[in-house]
Amino acid sequence: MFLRAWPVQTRLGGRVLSRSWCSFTSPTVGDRSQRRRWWGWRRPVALAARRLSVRMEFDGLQLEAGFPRNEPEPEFRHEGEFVSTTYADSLVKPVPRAQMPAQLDGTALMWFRNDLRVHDNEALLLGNRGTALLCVYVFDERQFYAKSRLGGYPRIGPHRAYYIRECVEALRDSLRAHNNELYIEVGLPEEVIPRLATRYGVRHLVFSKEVTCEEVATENAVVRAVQQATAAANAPPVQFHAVWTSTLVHWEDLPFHVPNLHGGQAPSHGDEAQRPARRPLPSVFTGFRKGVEAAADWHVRPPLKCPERLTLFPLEAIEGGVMDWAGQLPPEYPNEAVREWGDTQRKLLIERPYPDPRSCFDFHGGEEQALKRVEQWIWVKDMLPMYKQVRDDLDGGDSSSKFATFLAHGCLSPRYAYAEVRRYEQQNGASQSSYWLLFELLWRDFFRYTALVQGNRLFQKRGMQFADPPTSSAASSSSAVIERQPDLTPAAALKAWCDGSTGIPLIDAAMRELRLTGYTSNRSRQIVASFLVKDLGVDWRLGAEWFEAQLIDYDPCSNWGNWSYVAGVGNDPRGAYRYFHPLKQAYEHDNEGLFVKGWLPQLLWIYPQYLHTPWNWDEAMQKRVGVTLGKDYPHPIVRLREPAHRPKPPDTPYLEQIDADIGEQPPIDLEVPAHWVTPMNEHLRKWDFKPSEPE
Ligand SMILES: Cc1cc2nc3c(=O)[nH]c(=O)nc-3n(C[C@H](O)[C@H](O)[C@H](O)COP(=O)(O)OP(=O)(O)OC[C@H]3O[C@@H](n4cnc5c(N)ncnc54)[C@H](O)[C@@H]3O)c2cc1C
Repeated sequence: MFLRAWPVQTRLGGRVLSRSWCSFTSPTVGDRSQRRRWWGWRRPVALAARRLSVRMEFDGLQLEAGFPRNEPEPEFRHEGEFVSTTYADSLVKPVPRAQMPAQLDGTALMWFRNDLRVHDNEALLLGNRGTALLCVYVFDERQFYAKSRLGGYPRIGPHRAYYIRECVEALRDSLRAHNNELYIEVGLPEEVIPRLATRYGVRHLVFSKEVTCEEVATENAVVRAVQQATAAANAPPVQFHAVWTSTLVHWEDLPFHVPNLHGGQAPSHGDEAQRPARRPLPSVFTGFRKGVEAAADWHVRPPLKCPERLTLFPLEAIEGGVMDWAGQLPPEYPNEAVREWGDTQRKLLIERPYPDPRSCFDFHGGEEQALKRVEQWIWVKDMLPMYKQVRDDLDGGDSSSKFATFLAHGCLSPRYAYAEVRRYEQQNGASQSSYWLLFELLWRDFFRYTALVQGNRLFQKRGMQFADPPTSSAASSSSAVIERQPDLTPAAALKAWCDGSTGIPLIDAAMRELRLTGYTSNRSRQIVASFLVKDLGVDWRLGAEWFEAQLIDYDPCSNWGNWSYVAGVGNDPRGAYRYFHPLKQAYEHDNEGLFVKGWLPQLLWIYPQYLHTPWNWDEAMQKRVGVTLGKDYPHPIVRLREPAHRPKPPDTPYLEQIDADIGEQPPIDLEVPAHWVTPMNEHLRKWDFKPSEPE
């Protein structure tokens, strides 16, 4: 049994009467169900904690009490008015389908956010019921210029920035093909939208509902600003409609009760009274999946079609010439161009990232690309039958669907993907493998609904479990680290991890892939995240922030949900005990070292059986293969224990072949290869990289 201190507040009618630090946890089980708290002990322990820091151990019991070791838990991700918002604070809640008005009286403004598509977009269809439809997208300056709170990384790195630009461009094309237009502006949504609403006499504002704090805060700011602007202009009030467009299973069809969603709202179909009572949302995925699949009335709604012609764009806007720059995207800067900031400093310039030829996939944003990918991957390449077997590969354009990049920005509707999988199964038969894609899409839903329920705990260090993640001084008990560089600080460890220079080849290869392409496979993400948290003991939120900057498919719910899961503070029943041994993973997934050598070409001649363990490269070997540790490749920052089992290394002839090759050729040029030094890289190096000391 283990008694740990953490903040406890005694409240009466909203007033905090006392603050103290206490609780009980069992250290041997990360499982929340086995965790116990005895609040009755609060007072005596609080008294003790106020006076002294205690740590006692008797009869197998450990008792620890004291003031918190670190800075107080930062509660929120944003300063100023954006603090403390959660889904519960939403000024506008999603409308059940049955209650959506059949007709909207007057002009509707459709504010596009992470729903950049015309297919299966219920918000767009609702907006289309207005007498005129004005479609708007705002490049939110707050996101594009901001830095992350802990690490100071750009919130949107170059890969995602460019990808979003492509998505918006494609949306504009789709809308034009449907007789409409997209009004695009760079600024703050709460400034742009009220201005447009008053100028065009907008009566209805329609948007897709988001669930996380910043997104909800932005929504609320827009709603308030529109109300104020219309009141100031003596215009009729605007009606607000939030529509649920992002998940596979619509919230109305969930067999679970989600606070703030189901409270008192009528279902869109069937009779609520005849439904089995909704259970609370399970805290683990298996419960969620089984519940959803078993629910008698569970179904995924068929995707909605966009009419060929959308309601006309307000004519007076075109005639008056006010919208002469509608559809203008932020300037694109090809990487060959010399950037001249000058007067345009405040303007959003989006740099086209260097297309690294090693990228597993040619990522391009937009609805058309998304639909093409579904068609190609499911139907042309016929990948569904083998998806389950190959989805854990570290590399490969088709080993996984790559739908996430489209889903994250709403270029693809999950219901459309689902319908295509079902159609495939009807024609070719269902299999475990085809089902697995739906299984994975349910993970995405699970993280979204969990984020909605958990609120800002998603972003907090101790997460939803309110548990202590490992620290550098007390790294995870399952860690394979047997030796650390003596002067390794958490900040240095973090920097090496971000740069892909930890000296652990598999970690470095994955981190370089991420940085150069904006993507890395699910398995790589799990391995590098586990390494950062469980082996280096760095605050997991810094890793999540780095991923947020880098990932093209960044989605707050999936990213922070997965990170807290790997860190053992999320909704993983194995909690702190889930661990990805980097060497074991390397032997299992890259035994021949092809993935590593692709991203670390200077290691080309290292024999596969030594590749993953640089501490075994003696001087003779380094000389032979032309790699000097500390010069051509960094010294490993940690040394790892070998896993119990190691698969057979590649056959000897392969090694003999390498020997023969080296004999014939001069050692390769170990300068950083030319394609590594790209304008994008230089740009990344200019980032104000000042990670704060996490511990
Ligand atoms: C530390 C970490 C951070 C992550 N951050 C993100 C993120 O910001 N955005 C994101 O979409 N995914 C994230 N994932 C989940 C997963 O890695 C990606 O969804 C997946 O790699 C995307 O590639 P794909 O579309 O080819 O996946 P596929 O294997 O083809 O999966 C199909 C779809 O299922 C969903 N999915 C699959 N696995 C997961 C998962 N673990 N969690 C949630 N949804 C899943 C995705 O929507 C994906 O497109 C993260 C995973 C980890 C371990």
